[in-house]
Amino acid sequence: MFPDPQSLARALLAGERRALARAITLIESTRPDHRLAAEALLHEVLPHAGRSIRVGITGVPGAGKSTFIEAFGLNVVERGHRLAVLAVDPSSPRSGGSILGDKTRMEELSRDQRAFIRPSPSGCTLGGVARRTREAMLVCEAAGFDVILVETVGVGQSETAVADMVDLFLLLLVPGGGDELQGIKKGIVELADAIIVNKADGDLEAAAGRAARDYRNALHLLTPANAAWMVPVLTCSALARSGIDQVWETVETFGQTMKDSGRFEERRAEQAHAWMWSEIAETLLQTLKDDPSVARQLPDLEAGVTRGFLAPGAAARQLVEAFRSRAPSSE
Ligand SMILES: Nc1nc2c(ncn2[C@@H]2O[C@H](COP(=O)(O)OP(=O)(O)OP(=O)(O)O)[C@@H](O)[C@H]2O)c(=O)[nH]1
Repeated sequence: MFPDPQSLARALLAGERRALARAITLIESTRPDHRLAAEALLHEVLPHAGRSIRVGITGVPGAGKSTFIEAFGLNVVERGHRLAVLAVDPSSPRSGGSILGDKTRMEELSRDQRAFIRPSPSGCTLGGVARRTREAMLVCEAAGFDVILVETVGVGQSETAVADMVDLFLLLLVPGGGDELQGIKKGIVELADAIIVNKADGDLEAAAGRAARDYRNALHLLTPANAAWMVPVLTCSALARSGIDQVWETVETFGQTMKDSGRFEERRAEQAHAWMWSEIAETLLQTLKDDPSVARQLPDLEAGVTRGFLAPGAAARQLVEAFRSRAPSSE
């Protein structure tokens, strides 16, 4: 049972941790009545959201993301911030292999009262997972968390989804290979506002320095996504917790640079606008799929398309027509 959205919002704004966890559970619920309550809750808290820096992070497998988030997170809370760590991982259900599902990998941070760690919601589509993470971000902000870290495991389009909901995006890499940006999808590099070469310690320290130089050179060949920002390449050791200050300073400098140019607010406005449209697309599509007359025609039309005797465009138009002609009577 959930308390009513107004009481939940009050408890949330008062900083009650339990209220935050419940609010996110409510947001993640797919029950229609819960969805309405979640919307009411978001309406209450929205004026108190947004006062944060939203940081996305991705990395190649084994780059040390969990170790890095732990080191970075502890550094940030020691500075007096409150940090929420969220995840977009459509590949694994909550109980599965989600990076944040296993909090023992971030043992110190997960015990810290100044931090809040929430695994990826389980959901079938990336869109659904992304929507819930965005909403979770807003309630975390309303609860007073001023640094939001959204991590993604780098499956399919999840990086783009995360980049579209954060202020800056970090890409975590490892030394070795000496193969410049090989093996990393170019599109992901282009999303990055800062590149961090982790594991710059012990035997790997020199290699990390070399890798950073290689990445810097490779970046020159790419068109910068942002004219006001040169993507820096840093090195750090999440294990030895060195170089982490520089990562945080980069986050702060980026935030300030974007605010000074007006780009920070502009980008958030664009993101909110795009989010609205993706909600429209998702809601419309679901409404269409749920429509009985569409459902009746769908199997035949799908069969026609897959067997190649019906053009996909014509099938789509027929379905939309069926939906439109039914819509008024269902009001
Ligand atoms: N030498 C060194 N090893 C590190 C560092 N950070 C992480 N590692 C090691 O790298 C391995 C992977 O670290 P994780 O933090 O689990 O990495 P991850 O990217 O979350 O792992 P995936 O599950 O593969 O995504 C572990 O054995 C870590 O101990 C570092 O700064 N230096």
